[in-house]
Amino acid sequence: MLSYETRPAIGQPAPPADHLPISPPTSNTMANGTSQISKPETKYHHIWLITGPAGCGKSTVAQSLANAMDLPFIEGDEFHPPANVEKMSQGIPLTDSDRWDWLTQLREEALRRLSAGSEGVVLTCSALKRKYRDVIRVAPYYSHDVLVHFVYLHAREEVLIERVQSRKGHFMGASMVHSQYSILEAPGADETDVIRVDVSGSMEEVEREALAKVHEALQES
Ligand SMILES: Nc1ncnc2c1ncn2[C@@H]1O[C@H](COP(=O)(O)OP(=O)(O)OP(=O)(O)O)[C@@H](O)[C@H]1O
Ligand SMILES: O=C(O)[C@H](O)[C@@H](O)[C@H](O)[C@H](O)CO
Repeated sequence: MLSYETRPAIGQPAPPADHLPISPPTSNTMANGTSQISKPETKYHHIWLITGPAGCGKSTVAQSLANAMDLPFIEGDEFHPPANVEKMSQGIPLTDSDRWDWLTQLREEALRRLSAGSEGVVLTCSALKRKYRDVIRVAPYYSHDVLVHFVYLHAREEVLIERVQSRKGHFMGASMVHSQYSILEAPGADETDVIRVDVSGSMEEVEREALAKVHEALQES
């Protein structure tokens, strides 16, 4: 299990200055009388967003990461309004306007969990386009000690079609996988908050790789 340092809850009444989640820069007086700004110490709360097209394994990987890190898991699909679920059940792809409020709600729910005291949260969200990811990237504007990470799960379309075909009891049919690929904007090299995981292998391999990469990102933050 990965461990986090103990951090103050975000969104709480202002703590004493020496407990600020992000310490202000400190000024040291040098021997020659000039002052030097030292690098502020940063302590973060993390939003881990598990992304990718239908059937890439978001729920499976998110649950496994949440268990391994002992963090709450938010299933993004549970935040779709009934009209969206109805559309997808009928094989009708969502539009941008169907998704805006849903994306904002996911960001708010993640921040709510963090402000309630959680040190991180694992969230599923297809986040197929860059502008959708940007909605989540706004989170640190509201809570400065939050770091957003995307775990982008990718594989060939045929692999995901096959997986969705053999999945039972889910509103998302295999016919929808193609529509998701047709609008997918795979994260670009300049999206430096993205961890990429190839999900073509077995569940065990994928879960191991995802956890190792998340651990690495935690060490670097
Ligand atoms: N690496 C894997 N190898 C084989 N099967 C997998 C793998 N990962 C997930 N699956 C299976 O593929 C199906 C899709 O996985 P899952 O439901 O986690 O994907 P999802 O991205 O959450 O899908 P959706 O976006 O439609 O909700 C499930 O039946 C799951 O058990
Ligand atoms: O943006 C979207 O079109 C939706 O979020 C879909 O990705 C589905 O919710 C998901 O694939 C089913 O679980």
